[in-house]
Amino acid sequence: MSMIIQTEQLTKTFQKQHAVDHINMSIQEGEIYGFLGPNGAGKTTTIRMLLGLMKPTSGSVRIFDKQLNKHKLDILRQVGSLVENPSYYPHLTAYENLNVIRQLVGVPQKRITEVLETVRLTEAAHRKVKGFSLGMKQRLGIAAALLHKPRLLILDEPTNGLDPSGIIEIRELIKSLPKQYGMTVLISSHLLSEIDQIATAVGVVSKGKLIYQDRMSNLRKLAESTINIQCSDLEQAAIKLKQLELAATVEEEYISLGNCSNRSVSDAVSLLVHQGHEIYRVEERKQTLEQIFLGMTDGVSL
Ligand SMILES: Nc1ncnc2c1ncn2[C@@H]1O[C@H](COP(=O)(O)OP(=O)(O)OP(=O)(O)O)[C@@H](O)[C@H]1O
Repeated sequence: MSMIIQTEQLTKTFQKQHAVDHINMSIQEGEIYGFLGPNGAGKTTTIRMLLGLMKPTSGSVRIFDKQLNKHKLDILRQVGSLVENPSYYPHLTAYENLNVIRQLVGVPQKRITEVLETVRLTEAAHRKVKGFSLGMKQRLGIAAALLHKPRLLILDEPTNGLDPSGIIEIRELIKSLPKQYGMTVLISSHLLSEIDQIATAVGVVSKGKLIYQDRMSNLRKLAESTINIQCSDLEQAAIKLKQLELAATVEEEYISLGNCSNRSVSDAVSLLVHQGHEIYRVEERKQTLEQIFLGMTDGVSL
């Protein structure tokens, strides 16, 4: 699978402050890459550099395996983006607004109908944009970004300010793009739950630094699990479990066993039963993604 975005030591400094600090970002083809970080972490600044809207202080950007500063037009012709709230002609319809952009990017008129369908705005096509909800305006923004069939779509906080149903609509739309059109998507957000539901890969940025980057499936594997056993006479039970060389700690109402195999759980339960303890509950608790990220970002919640 080929690399769609690769940055090397990408840095942007404003008045001696590193807004983006030596970031090495890698995004593979077909991924939905969630670019996650608290407000002010450096997401928008990074995205502006990826789109050639801002010059890096140092470092470089490669997109489609080409150097951005040398092949800017060629690259950007294959990139669609939605950065900040898009502006429209309010007194024109959705169709008419897209027609203006279509003429600029030079694609046939039938693309308007296609993209309106993709973002589920077909029925609202001939309504004036001034009556659109924020969610409909965001979808129209995505439709505009899709007109020229980009290989890469970059969306900066596309669900900001939307109500729950607007968020679900945008989420489902974005999820469908790699499958339907083979597109790669970069989406930024300060909401972990959003990235968790949408992304196949993730990069976490905090204070300008990329502190974690991997596939979502690997991130989930980081979640440590513990087995909690509620039984009679906890103190005695914990002493007996030491025979099995399991790290057992006594909490208020249960014994907690660190990451252990199915075999160890089965041995522990059977030992306790044979020693006359009553078992009330055996539960697995996993660290949540929230807890993993709090650990990564020095307690700054996402
Ligand atoms: N043009 C600028 N001049 C000076 N400082 C800037 C400029 N643009 C951004 N910054 C600073 O750079 C840091 C990163 O900002 P950036 O907008 O990239 O963060 P973000 O992660 O996108 O946050 P948000 O979600 O709030 O937009 C912030 O401290 C911000 O104040």
